[in-house]
Amino acid sequence: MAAILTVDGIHKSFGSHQVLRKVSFTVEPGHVVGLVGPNGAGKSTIMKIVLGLIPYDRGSVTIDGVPVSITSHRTLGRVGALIEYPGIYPFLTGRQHLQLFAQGANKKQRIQAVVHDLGMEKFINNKAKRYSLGMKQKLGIAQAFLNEPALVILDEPMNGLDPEAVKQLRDLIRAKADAGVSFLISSHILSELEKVADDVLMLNKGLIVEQTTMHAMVNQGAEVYLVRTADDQATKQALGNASIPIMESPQGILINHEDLNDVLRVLVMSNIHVEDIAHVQHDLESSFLDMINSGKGGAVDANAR
Ligand SMILES: Nc1ncnc2c1ncn2[C@@H]1O[C@H](COP(=O)(O)OP(=O)(O)OP(=O)(O)O)[C@@H](O)[C@H]1O
Repeated sequence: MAAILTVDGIHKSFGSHQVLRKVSFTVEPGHVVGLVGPNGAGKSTIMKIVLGLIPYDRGSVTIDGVPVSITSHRTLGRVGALIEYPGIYPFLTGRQHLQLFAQGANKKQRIQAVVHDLGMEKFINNKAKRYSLGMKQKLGIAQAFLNEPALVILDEPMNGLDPEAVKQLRDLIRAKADAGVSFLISSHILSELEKVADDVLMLNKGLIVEQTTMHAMVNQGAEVYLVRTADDQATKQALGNASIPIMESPQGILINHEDLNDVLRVLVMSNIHVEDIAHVQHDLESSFLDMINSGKGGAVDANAR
């Protein structure tokens, strides 16, 4: 099936500051794509470009095959978005906001549905000036979902939400994705997207440094064991002699899952007493930091200029 969103070779500078370098990716129908990167990586800039809100220097953006730019917004009627802060009118109620933004048939039913899906019943008839940060965030998310878009773009949607609201939002995103809606969702916390994203784009300093599935990302971090022995020095030497790769950590020696049998064989044959072998919980944030710190993130791709 053709991608709903195609971003191809986007470059963007603010004055002399280049903030995006040759950014390319696609969002397929029914897929949830997580855009992850540290503060200032360029996530919001990508989203604003996709929404035709700011110009870009080079490359192309198409939604449903139709180009999007600051002067071409034709397909944006199929897109729902929450970028940075939700636009709130303090003297309107939440429901009045939704009535204002609803378009097309069955407005009342659609408003009811989104209010229910996001658990907004208790405050939807109060004026927005009395809303907490999380309530405002929910109202912004509700607006993004309201007109049954084919593509939803959410910039840091978990900001300000309590754990119950995060779960409601995750469930809603997954249900909509199963029904064919596509998502581009940013976060600076990779684990926030763990349960919801199908694909992950890692952005650092304006470059996409990794593009993978969330499944591969989670498993990449999961395949590690921590080995504790009576003699770490002898262990390192024996495994080194057997050409088995190890990583050292403050907790002990880390080995890859696929080397476990070989490691045990070598340690037994070397008479090294094994005290403990533990499966190390995957840690998405450290995989992310490793990626960022590996040099990939800071380097300017030679082809990117
Ligand atoms: N209007 C602007 N003028 C000048 N520089 C800008 C502008 N908007 C963004 N930038 C710069 O572009 C870079 C990317 O910003 P962007 O907001 O896209 O990052 P981000 O990944 O969304 O960060 P955060 O997680 O903090 O929201 C930053 O260095 C930022 O200072």
